[in-house]
Amino acid sequence: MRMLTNANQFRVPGLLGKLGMMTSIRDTELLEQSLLRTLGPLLGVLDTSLYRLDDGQLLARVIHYHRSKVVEADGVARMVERIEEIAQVSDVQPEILALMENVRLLGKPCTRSFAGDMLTAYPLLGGDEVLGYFVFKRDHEASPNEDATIRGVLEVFSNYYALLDVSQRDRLTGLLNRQALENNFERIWSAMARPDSFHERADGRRSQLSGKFWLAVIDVDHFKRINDTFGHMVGDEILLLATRLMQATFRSSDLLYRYGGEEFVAIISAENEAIARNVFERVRLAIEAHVFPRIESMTVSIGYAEVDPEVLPVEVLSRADRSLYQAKQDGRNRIYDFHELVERGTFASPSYGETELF
Ligand SMILES: Nc1nc2c(ncn2[C@@H]2O[C@H](COP(=O)(O)OP(=O)(O)OP(=O)(O)O)[C@@H](O)[C@H]2O)c(=O)[nH]1
Repeated sequence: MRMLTNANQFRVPGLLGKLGMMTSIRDTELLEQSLLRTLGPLLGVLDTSLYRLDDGQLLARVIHYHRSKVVEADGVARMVERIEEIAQVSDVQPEILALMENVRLLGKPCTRSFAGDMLTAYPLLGGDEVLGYFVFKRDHEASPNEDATIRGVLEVFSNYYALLDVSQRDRLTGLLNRQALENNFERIWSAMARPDSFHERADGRRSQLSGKFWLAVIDVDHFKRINDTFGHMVGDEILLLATRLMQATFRSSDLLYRYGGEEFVAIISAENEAIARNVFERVRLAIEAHVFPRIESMTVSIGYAEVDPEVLPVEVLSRADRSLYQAKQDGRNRIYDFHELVERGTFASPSYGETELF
């Protein structure tokens, strides 16, 4: 009994340190990984998982954290850890799905036996909503002390996650903002080198996608005139409508950011240039065909470039932006691909200096 008290006293500064580290992170996905890194060792378990739901309460992402002991050549044993993000959420075992469903229905943690162990799931709460589940496997249930610790850490995580999420979103449209794009460039680029990490929802589930990626800058034409003629409130409403039209046209796996005032950045997956053009053309047409309140019609210009994971993100962005500028110069309401403009001789071929690795 005495030993337990001492162990708990010893653990408090460790836990505070881990919470401090967790809340120093500025990226929502790294924060999710950090939660597993915090709770796994704290509970003394080797496997912990996080199941994230999207806005539609569908399973969107699964992250597994695994620790194991490795004896190295010098005979010294070390703990190594591995974080794995699963794109194929359709592979989640039915027992785990059933456990999470019980947690959702009861609004509290649940435990069940699973493959000779106890499987415990805690809800991640955002207000009254379940945002996901923290799951761990062990041969016994959580003690009252551990239960209080897990609940406390999950509460800190959820509150901090909500704060981060707000700072990465544009208030008018709810889209991710420029800061989020810039913060996430490196992670997006490395994910692109692993095509299985981007997935598409079909029948409520997500499946693997492969292929190339394209970055587009989409800019409303003559938006200043709209503001000047009808005022900023109408301008805001038009931007919101244009956002909803774009969201409805893109797939859920495509990424859409509000980059600046009337400027948006989209990153999409497409097998080839013709398919990418087709996607952007659909966006242009959807906006051109829409009857907007007051202004009636509006158009957008689009410049895009292929994402090459070996080319700096800022360079890809600049290629798309230069192509957009050219589309504006040539009369607006049109789409230009950077390579098309290079082939046409409008732009010089990219030099080797631009293709450095980051
Ligand atoms: N209503 C509203 N206007 C905004 C917002 N952000 C930027 N703007 C306005 O968007 C306008 C953009 O003007 P410009 O950059 O000259 O571009 P444009 O008039 O669209 O012309 P082109 O891009 O050349 O077709 C400016 O008047 C900004 O004040 C916003 O959040 N709401």
